[in-house]
Amino acid sequence: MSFPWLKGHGTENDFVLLPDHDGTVHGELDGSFVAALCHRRRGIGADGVLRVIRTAALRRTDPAVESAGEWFMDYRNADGSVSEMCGNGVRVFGLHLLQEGLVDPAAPIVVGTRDGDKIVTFDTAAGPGDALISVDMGVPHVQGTSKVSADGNTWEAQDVRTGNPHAVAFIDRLGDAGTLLTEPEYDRSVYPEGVNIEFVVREGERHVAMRVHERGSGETRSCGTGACAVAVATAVADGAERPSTYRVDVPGGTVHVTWRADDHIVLTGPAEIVARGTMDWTA
Ligand SMILES: N[C@@H](CCC[C@H](N)C(=O)O)C(=O)O
Repeated sequence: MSFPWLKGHGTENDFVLLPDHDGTVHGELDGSFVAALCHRRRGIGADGVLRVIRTAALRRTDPAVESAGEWFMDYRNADGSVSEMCGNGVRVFGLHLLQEGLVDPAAPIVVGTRDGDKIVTFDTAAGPGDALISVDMGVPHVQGTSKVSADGNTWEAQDVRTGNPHAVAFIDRLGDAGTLLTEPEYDRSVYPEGVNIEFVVREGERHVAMRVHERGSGETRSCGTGACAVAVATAVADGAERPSTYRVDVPGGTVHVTWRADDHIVLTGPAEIVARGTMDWTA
């Protein structure tokens, strides 16, 4: 099988993009194929896969998907599992649609996801390669707390849903979470579908830094939904009035998260497409 691919990232949260506009290239995207593509030694290497497919085409194999938009981000984690949403992925996805001329540059870009439609916008003042790309992530849900443990330490973690599940733990030093080579322990009765776990330190007023262990991908250099969950948990802890904007430093760069007066959260940061090719797949 031969198929086109691209590689992109948002603050070093990296993705293989698979253009499959009419669903004729990959059919029902297979989890083991995704895991092989994402493998850092044997594949292209990535934190996840973004299949670029028309909503109407995806509905033929997955009737549960819905979107008012033409294009759907069919997202998979590095282990091949499906997640509802990817905040950095949807920003990379929007950039790709724009660069390939697949959307009207004068109109808001609507991207279908398993967490509903997301609107992607661009800061056109920035130069090529430096574009800041924002996405309206919708309304977050702040729930209870539970415990997470890593490297022999245990912390209280705030449950925040930003399209997918997050447990946000405030810790003294980012190193206290250890290597994160294995999944931190968490309460499976709270998160039966698994969870993304963020470890956060305060850097200053409206400024935090985080590490993340992502469900299905391990420790990554950034997580957009995670940065949003962190900003929301911090704003709740601060008793911050809305609108409020937090700077969130991740190992791969910096994003900003605004919690608007209408309750929606907006994630803003850089993204770029760095490579493309054709794969002759023999596995
Ligand atoms: N890196 C993503 C989140 C990807 C999905 C996550 N691992 C999950 O399983 O929920 C982001 O930028 O939001």
